[in-house]
Amino acid sequence: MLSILKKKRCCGQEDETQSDLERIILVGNPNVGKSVIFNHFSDSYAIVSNYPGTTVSISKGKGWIDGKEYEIIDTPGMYSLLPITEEERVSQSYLFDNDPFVYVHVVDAKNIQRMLPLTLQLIEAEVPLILVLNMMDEATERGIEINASRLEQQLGVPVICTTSIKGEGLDKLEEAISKYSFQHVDSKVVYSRGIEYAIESISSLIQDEYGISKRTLAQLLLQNDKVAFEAISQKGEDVDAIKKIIDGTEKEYNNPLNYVLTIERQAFVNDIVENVMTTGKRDVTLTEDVEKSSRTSLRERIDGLLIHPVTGIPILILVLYFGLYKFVGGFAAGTVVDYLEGTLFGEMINPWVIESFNAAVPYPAIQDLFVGEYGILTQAVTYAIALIMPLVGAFFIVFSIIEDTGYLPRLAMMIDRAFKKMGMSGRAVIPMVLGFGCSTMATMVTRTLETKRERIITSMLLSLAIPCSAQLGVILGILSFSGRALFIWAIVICLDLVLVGYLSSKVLPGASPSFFMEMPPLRLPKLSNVLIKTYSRMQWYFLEVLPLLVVASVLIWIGRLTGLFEIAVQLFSYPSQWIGLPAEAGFMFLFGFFRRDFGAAGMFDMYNAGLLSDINIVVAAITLTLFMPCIAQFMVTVKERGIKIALGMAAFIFPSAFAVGFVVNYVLTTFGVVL
Ligand SMILES: Nc1nc2c(ncn2[C@@H]2O[C@H](COP(=O)(O)OP(=O)(O)OP(=O)(O)O)[C@@H](O)[C@H]2O)c(=O)[nH]1
Ligand SMILES: [Mg+2]
Repeated sequence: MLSILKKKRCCGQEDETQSDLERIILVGNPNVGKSVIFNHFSDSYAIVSNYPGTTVSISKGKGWIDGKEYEIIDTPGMYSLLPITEEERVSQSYLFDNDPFVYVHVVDAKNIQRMLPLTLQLIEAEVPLILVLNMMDEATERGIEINASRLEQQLGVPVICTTSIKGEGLDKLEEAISKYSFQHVDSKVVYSRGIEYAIESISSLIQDEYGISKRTLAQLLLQNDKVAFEAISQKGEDVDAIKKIIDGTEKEYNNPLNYVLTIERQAFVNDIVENVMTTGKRDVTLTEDVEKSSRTSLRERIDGLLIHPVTGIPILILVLYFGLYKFVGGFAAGTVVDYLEGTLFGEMINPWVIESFNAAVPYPAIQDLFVGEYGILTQAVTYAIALIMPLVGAFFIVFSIIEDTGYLPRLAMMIDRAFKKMGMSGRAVIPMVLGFGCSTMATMVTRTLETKRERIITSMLLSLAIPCSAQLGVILGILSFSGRALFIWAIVICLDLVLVGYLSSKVLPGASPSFFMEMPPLRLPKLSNVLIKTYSRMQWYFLEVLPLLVVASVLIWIGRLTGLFEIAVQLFSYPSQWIGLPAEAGFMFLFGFFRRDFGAAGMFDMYNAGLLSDINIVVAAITLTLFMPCIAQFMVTVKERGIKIALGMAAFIFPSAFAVGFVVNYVLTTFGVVL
């Protein structure tokens, strides 16, 4: 099964390399199964999950279809050619810049009424196109029947029915691709006179060639699309004349042109659907419809329980208790780490490695680099394999199961109101929860959020208060000595998160984001997907973490040879002492600078060595959780938000972590709290 993971580019790695092969580009709304189809055809793997917005950057792979090799490209979901969120923009830019063999537009067969507008837009764009009606199993289950050949006639492009998770219909898709040749198809939509006139006038002004038809480009311009304007300015078109036409058209209509175009296009889609959907209800699973729908089936009843706060919050607590506390904190951080770090590495592997290495290499400095206290083998490799791997692995398993059920969009809906108070919408739940796995990944997922303000607040809270899985595992493991200690840690972190979120929403200008999220059906997780996903995320994680741990070991080694390490530890020992910790805790924060999990590992060592009092443990756990984002996350924040915002965040987070640690230590010691 894992053999399909020949080459991994997942979890947000962007690949800009171009190949000479002909390209097949998968496009479509979010959560329709594009990545499942990508994984079937290509030698690469893209994460598949049951919520909209899983794929936020382009994934590329190669695949053979009927004896010919193609480059296969998976794109983030998009609702329309006019993007709102950043991940939609990533997909849109692909329409401008690429000249593929064919676009495979994947839609959810049970929701064609909502998805065909994009098909009509792609037809208008005059791009080579095959339409895939995926999730036929769920459509059939709901009594929906679609006459695919009639749809094919109406649209003038090939239409293939698939149930991609079972592999059904993919052979037909393969055949359609191998036989495909581009044929011009006329637009299926005729807009009202004013719009058609504007489209024609703008098209006649456009001189150059773009990746899309002039008709589509004109529509994007009419809707004031930023990228379309950049494209025509770069090519020296007559922007002023075009703007004049747009202004005139805007005045003719009472509503924004974006709205007018959408409504008019939808009318054509409704006619088509009327013609091709022979039986069954049209199950449009939009947020507001979920509440209205009658809760007859078991699935719908569970749905209701998850969304209603009275039952939803206890369910959330149960998920956290069993998923995080018992499985990640108890089983992985307790049993597995104790065995791996204490027994396997501590008593068996490392003593043997140290002895053998020292016997083979009789130079103390080199011995120190590889098998010393902070050595590459004795520290970096041990931390990575014995401590971080079980924690991250356990978290990713739990997380993959939760993701595949479709629980996260429900959680998002339930929590939306609380998140609004912090300037975010329920949508931000997904990057925030993903942050418990790895905030670096999660920071990229903030692309799925609608407004810049929401993206900034979410990245900030991710950097500030969301511990990553390894850190969380260690902290839960250590704090499990006392329920009270765990409670204080959780309350302080939550309060800090809410307070900073609330204040940021007051300080940052901009309107509150609206919450609009598709509600995918609840599904039973597929074991193979959970395993492949966990494996691929762990692989990605280790490619990131192990080199950094090795670099840290080497830097510490150089630092100790030159005396700089002592100075750095000394520097960090001051703030450590301010918050009541022993001076040695300085090295824990120094490690935390590299990676959050590395800092947590340092804390784990100090705890094992008996250097921390009960209050020290709580204060250290809080400060480390709130401490700097790790280097990788900082870099991603720079990339996504810009250097100024990233530095601003760091400048706030660093002192505030110690300030909170100071206050907690002060309160706990002054009131003599016993844990
Ligand atoms: N029942 C059923 N589920 C499917 C089918 N195809 C995909 N899925 C499920 O639909 C969900 C979404 O699949 P993805 O491949 O991640 O969808 P995507 O279009 O790549 O989504 P984004 O990356 O968010 O744009 C997953 O839970 C899949 O298991 C299908 O044919 N039938
Ligand atoms: Mg995807």
